[in-house]
Amino acid sequence: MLVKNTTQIQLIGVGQSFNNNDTKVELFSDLNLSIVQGQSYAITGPSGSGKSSLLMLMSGLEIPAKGDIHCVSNSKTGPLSLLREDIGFIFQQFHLLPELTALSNVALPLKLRGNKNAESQAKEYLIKVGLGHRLDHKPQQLSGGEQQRVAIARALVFKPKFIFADEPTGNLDVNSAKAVADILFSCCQQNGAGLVLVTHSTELAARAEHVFSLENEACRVTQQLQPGVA
Ligand SMILES: Nc1ncnc2c1ncn2[C@@H]1O[C@H](COP(=O)(O)OP(=O)(O)OP(=O)(O)O)[C@@H](O)[C@H]1O
Repeated sequence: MLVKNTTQIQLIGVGQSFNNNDTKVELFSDLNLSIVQGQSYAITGPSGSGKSSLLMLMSGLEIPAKGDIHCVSNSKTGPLSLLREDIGFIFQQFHLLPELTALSNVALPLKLRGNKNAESQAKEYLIKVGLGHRLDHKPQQLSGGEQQRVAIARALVFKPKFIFADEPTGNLDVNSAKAVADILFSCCQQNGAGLVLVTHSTELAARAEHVFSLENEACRVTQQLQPGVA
């Protein structure tokens, strides 16, 4: 169900290709997709099929070779750049700042937005991801799963409308991957954020409400019958 005033990202006739050493690599040529705030999406497909490239396009980090990507909010259509402040990212390698504590890493996006309560809100999010006892630890003092939970808190703390995650559990053992996925899906659900994740894991993809499967230079869109959101 589409909730009133939700924002959408729409891709219309989108194609992406690269010229690498005189060889044209065509990833996809005519994608028509919508990403709706509050819903969850997995991008799957074989290695090299263009999953990360599609994520980059949807989040506005790259521009398509062909087609149009825009956002629709309050029935008004505008450029994707309008969402720049409303997008959070999570990467396989965490990308935390090594010199900063967990608390300072999570507070940073709030401070950059001029928020006077940055540290107390960051603390609240670290407690939410189960790291209230690790506020003063630096990334290298935390396990991979703990670092990814810090990255989730950092991505969600400023309440973005969309979260884009590239292989968010790809570096983690089975138990940590499940714990991180539980937290990621439940935090996005609580915040009403749209979640788009790239994954090779069929278990993780099965938890999303919709799957974009990049196979044979096409994109098959599947709506899962029973959303497995934790
Ligand atoms: N910035 C770029 N410049 C040139 N070529 C690129 C660029 N980004 C991606 N490619 C090409 O697109 C192909 C697909 O890359 P992409 O990372 O999107 O695939 P993927 O499905 O995410 O792969 P994997 O599962 O192995 O991470 C690559 O093989 C590469 O040839």
